[in-house]
Order: sequence, then structure tokens, then C-alpha cells
Amino acid sequence: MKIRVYELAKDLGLTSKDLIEKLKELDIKVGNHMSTLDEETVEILKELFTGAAEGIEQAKEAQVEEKSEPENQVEDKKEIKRKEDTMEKTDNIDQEVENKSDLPVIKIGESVQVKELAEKLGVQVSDVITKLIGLGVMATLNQEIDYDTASIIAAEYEYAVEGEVSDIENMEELLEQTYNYVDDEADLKSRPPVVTVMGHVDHGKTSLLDAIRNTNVTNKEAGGITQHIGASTVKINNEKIVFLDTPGHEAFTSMRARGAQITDVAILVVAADDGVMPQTVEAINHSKAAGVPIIVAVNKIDKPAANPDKVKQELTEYGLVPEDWGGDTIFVNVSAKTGEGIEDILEMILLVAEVQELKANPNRRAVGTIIEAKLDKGRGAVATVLVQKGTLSVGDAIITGKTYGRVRAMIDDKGKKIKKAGPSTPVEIIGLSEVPESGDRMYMVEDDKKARYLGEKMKGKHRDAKMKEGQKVSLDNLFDTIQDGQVKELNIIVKADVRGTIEAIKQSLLKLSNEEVRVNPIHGGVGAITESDIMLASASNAIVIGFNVRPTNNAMEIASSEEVDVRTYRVIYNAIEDIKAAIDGMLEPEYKEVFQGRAEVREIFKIPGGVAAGIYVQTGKITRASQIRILRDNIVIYEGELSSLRRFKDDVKELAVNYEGGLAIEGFKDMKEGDVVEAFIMEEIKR
Ligand SMILES: Nc1nc2c(ncn2[C@@H]2O[C@H](COP(=O)(O)OP(=O)(O)OP(=O)(O)O)[C@@H](O)[C@H]2O)c(=O)[nH]1
Repeated sequence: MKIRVYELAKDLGLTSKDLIEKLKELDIKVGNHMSTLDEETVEILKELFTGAAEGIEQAKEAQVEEKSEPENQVEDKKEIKRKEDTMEKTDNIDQEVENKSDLPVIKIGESVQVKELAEKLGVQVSDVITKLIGLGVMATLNQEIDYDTASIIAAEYEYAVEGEVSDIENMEELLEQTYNYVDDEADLKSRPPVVTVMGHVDHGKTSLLDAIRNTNVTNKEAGGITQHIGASTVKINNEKIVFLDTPGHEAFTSMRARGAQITDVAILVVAADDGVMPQTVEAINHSKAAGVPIIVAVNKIDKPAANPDKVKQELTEYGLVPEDWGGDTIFVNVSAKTGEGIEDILEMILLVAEVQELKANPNRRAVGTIIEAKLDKGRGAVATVLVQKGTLSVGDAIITGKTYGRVRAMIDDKGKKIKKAGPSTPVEIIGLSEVPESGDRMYMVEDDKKARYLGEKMKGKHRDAKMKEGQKVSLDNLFDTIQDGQVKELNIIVKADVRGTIEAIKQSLLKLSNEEVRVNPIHGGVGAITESDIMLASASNAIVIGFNVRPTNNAMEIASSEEVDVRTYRVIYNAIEDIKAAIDGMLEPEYKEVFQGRAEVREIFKIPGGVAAGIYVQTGKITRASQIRILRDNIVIYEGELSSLRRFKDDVKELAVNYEGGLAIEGFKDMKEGDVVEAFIMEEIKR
């Protein structure tokens, strides 16, 4: 078990400061009094210090002997000095132990406000301020003083100080250690498995989930209406199984990118009439990377073209070998349409879960993970949390991500209000101050005050983290991150208007790899850059490049919040040159593109020498100085400049969002209703 510096210091009868000093001497690196030490180090330290105590006894004995035997003065002077030093230290330790053991204790964090400290000590603020002045610290009542200064002041009032969770740098770790502590084996009870369904598009993930829920219809609470809360619980043979609604790979990419692991079993759906497809392979890789066992559901076996053996054969190549062929992967033939095999698959899930011996302690503070969250007009922040340990109850104070609150109400997947939710229960909660993100850890804490305190600290941490840019790879910081040793692989997602381009660019990209960085095209596809491209890029720290395609509005928003670098080009050569230059550290683009807005073409007019478009500005703005590109079904069909921008009959400098107006484009006559006009400017990059 890990132990904090201040706790060990207390055990050893030292002050945290002294222990930290000693650890430094021993070359053991610790940040501060809240840092943790592993078991082995603690053992060594205890031995060292108690060893020192024994040394004293021996030294004392030796001295007695010395006195009685004056002839024994040949002893090495250094040795005597060492023993004396040790004795002095241990005397101090004894003194400390004595002092520590009757002083009352106050708890403070990394720092404390002067007035808060006075409150804790039960003295006048002015007294504390006077004492601080005595120490040469000029502080007003609202100012924060650090832990060490507070300890000195507290000592003057005969109080000892203990640290409490507040270390911003290690907030997540501290929360994990404090609230997600390991339970005693004896307290653990079996818990239901949590399952995700994965597979290629249209292979029947949604249909299978629906079929599973329907078999369970008899077990539904009377009158209960299935609520879509992001997960559902079904019962078979009196045992529960929890299914996450989120398509498996989303659960894996977005949640795993944030370190959350919530799935116990993955169901891989493969359509028997289609076989293994790209997303099937992606799903296998995700599950394997997460170490989650896979059960294969060979779906659509009702179809005449179904060929389950072909699926088995194909999956063998990916290491999924059926039991009847000598492997250890469970395959179940199912039809989401007829319901065949549905019960079998549920039984198989229970079997796999049984082998895993899934257990949790229901009698402790709850810990869980956010599965879904949204802002509801009437109810405020609403989040579905999967309780993983302990029991969450209405009224509990919780913290999750950078938000916190008190559970005001809980609703289960049957739409029923509940008061308590134990391990492996998905439950919708209201009462959070803000909307958390899926994948955020949720902890039940002591009380509202603690929740607010920790929540505010987490907010601060998120702000700090945002400011410390640079973890995400972009072409601009690529060279530096390679130099820092942070990046060894440059993951790239390629989207293009035609398939041929993707292959061409992939081949050229692969050739850019050198000794320091391997260029790795992880995904390619035809069509606009979508939300899922951005999520994949975010999860795998990739950059996204597009050829003649643009991001959708949603993708643009997410790219900005997830800080994913998205670059669009019209010529392959330019992209390759950019990436090559970025790897070589020479990328010094003088300009960058800044998105301004988008408008929809609603009407086309003939004007002398060309056409004009009646437009409606949907996002941002369009200015007379904007450069323009025309998108048709998210494909770029023209780039150029405006020749006029009007509102009614007047020339205007700018058209803002939600305004109608008209425009004409220099040298372009092929505009059509429904086209999208995207406005941007090229801005000089300041270095
Ligand atoms: N005949 C037959 N059709 C099925 C079966 N399962 C699903 N389908 C059909 O296959 C199509 C795709 O099913 P979905 O459940 O939407 O597939 P999905 O994998 O969830 O698709 P995405 O959510 O788009 O990734 C639908 O038209 C279903 O009706 C089955 O067992 N038999």
C-alpha cells in the first residue's frame, strides 16, 4: 500500500519538512508532503530510521563502555562522531514524537487563507497576521500562505498540521488514491458484467441491442418505459447484464483516450452475409488493446446468403479461433430479426463474466464513470453514471471531471426513480453544477463543502492544463515534440473526395518516415471530415488532412475543443511538402487560414457578366475581404474571391450570422442553390 510523505513522517515522528530533506539526501525524489511513497521505499525508510534508533542504543552502550574503559580511546574519531550525530538525530526524533503525540491537529491543504487558518486555530485573525509579520511575512486576511508557514504559525499555538488532498498537479491521482481505494478481498461481492457491442456499420449492432432488450420485456418493471440513458440492464436466469448503448468503438476511443476502462466483455457483431469488414478489424484491435474478452455474434443468420463458416474462417486470421476449431473464442449464431440465438449469447456473456470473477464492494463510497451527459432545459446538467464500486445514494456529494454537486435525483434505465445504485448500475443523475464529459471519473466525497472545494481545484487544473499547450501533435509543434522525444509516430487521418487520392497520399506519406519519426496513416476515407474522424484523431493523437473536402460544422467545433490539427489541401504535393517540412523542423508557414463563416445559397440571379447568389449566413460572418470557397455536399468545387457583397441594394463590408444578402464571385458562374459559401482569411502567423 502506498503511503503519503506526511503520514510516514508522522509514523517516524518527524516533520514532513525534515523527512523531505532526508529523502532528498537519500536521492528519493518527492514533490511535497502529499507525495506518495511505495511500499518498498517505506520499508527501507522505516528500517533506516528504526535502525538509526537501534544505533543510538548501541552508541549509548559504547559510550558507557568507553567511560569505564579509558584505554579504549583508539577508536576511530570519525566513528564516534557518527554515533554522536545519530544520537542527536534520534534524540530529536524522540522529542518530536513526544511533541506530536499530545498536540491537537488541524488539516490544511497545499496553502491556506490567513483567515481560514485563524478560524481553524480558533484565534483572532489579527493575532495570526501579527505572528506572520514576526516571521517576515506580510499577508492580509484573504491572502494564502503556504503549508510550511502555516505549520510554523500553528506550532506557535501548539497545533500540529496535517496535509489534506489539494495538490493540484496530482489531482486525478490524489482523487483516485483517496476515494478509489482498494477494498479488502473479504468485502467484495459479485457484480454484473458491463458489455459493449461493436462491429461494422449495418452489421446489426443496434438491432442486436434492441432484440436483447426485447427478450427481456417480461422482466421490465410494470408500467416502466425504457429510458434512453446510455445503458440498460437486462436479466437472464436471474442474473443481470449491463449493456452500454454507445457503439463500442466510441466507448473505446473517447473513453479510453481519457483513461477510463469500463467494459468487461465486448460483443463483436459480424453480419453472416457480409463477413469481416474494416470496422470489424478496428473493433478487434480496440478490444485487444483494452484487454477485453470478445464474444463473436455472427448476425443475420436468417438471411439466405448467410455463411457463418466464412466469418469464422476470416476471423481466424485475426486470432479469433472458435472453440470447435481448437481455439478459445466463443462464437454464437444469432438473428436480431428473428430472435434466434439471443438467449444463447446472453448465457455466454454470463459464462465469460463468471470466469472473470467480477467483484466489487457495495458498502463503501461510490466510484463510477460518466457514460453520457447533456444539458437539459428543465433539469440542468444530466449525466448517466455507471456505478462501479460502492453505492451511490440520493443526497450524496460527488465530484466528476471539473464539475461537482449533490445527487438530487436518480433515474434508472426503466425510467424509475431510485434512491440507491450499487456496483454495475447505470443511473441517470441530476444535481451537478455543470455537464461533465463521458469518461470522467465520478467520486462520492465526504460532503458538499469537500465536493465544492475539490471541484473548484479541478476546474483550476483544467484551466492550467489548457494553458499548457503542446501535448496534442500539430504540424506547427511537430518538430519540437520530436525533439522532446514525445512523438515517435506521426499518426495521420486522410480524408479525400476520391479513393484514388487516399492511396496515393498514403504511399507518399509512408516514404516520409525517418529515424526519428514514423509516419503512420491510421485511417483513410472518402467524404467530409466528420466528428468521428476528429474523435479518432483526438484519441490517437493524430492530425487530419483533407483533400478537396472540408470538415462538417460539428467536426470543426469538436476539432477546436479537442485541439486537433486539421489541414486541408487541394494539391497532394503541398500536403507532402508541409509534413516533410514539419518533420524536418522547417515548417514556417507565414500565413494560416482562419475560418470566418458559412452561408447557404438560397437563390441564383443572373447579373451582367455572371451570376449572383442570394445567401443566408448560418455561422460566423462573411466580409468583403474574405476569401471564398464553394462547397457542394462538403466537397470543395471552387476557391476564389468575392466581386461583390450586398445587403438589399447596398454594398456592405460584412454580413453577420442570421442575415440574408447577396454575393458574386470573381470568375465563377456555376453556383447552385444549396451550395455552401465558406469564408476565410489568411492571417499572418506571429512567431
Ligand atoms: N435479415 C436480418 N436483418 C438484420 C438483422 N440484424 C440487423 N438487420 C438489418 O440490418 C440493417 C442494419 O442494422 P442496424 O442494427 O442498424 O446496424 P448497426 O450495426 O447498428 O448500424 P450502424 O448503427 O449504422 O453502425 C437494418 O436494416 C436491420 O434491419 C438480422 O439478424 N437479420
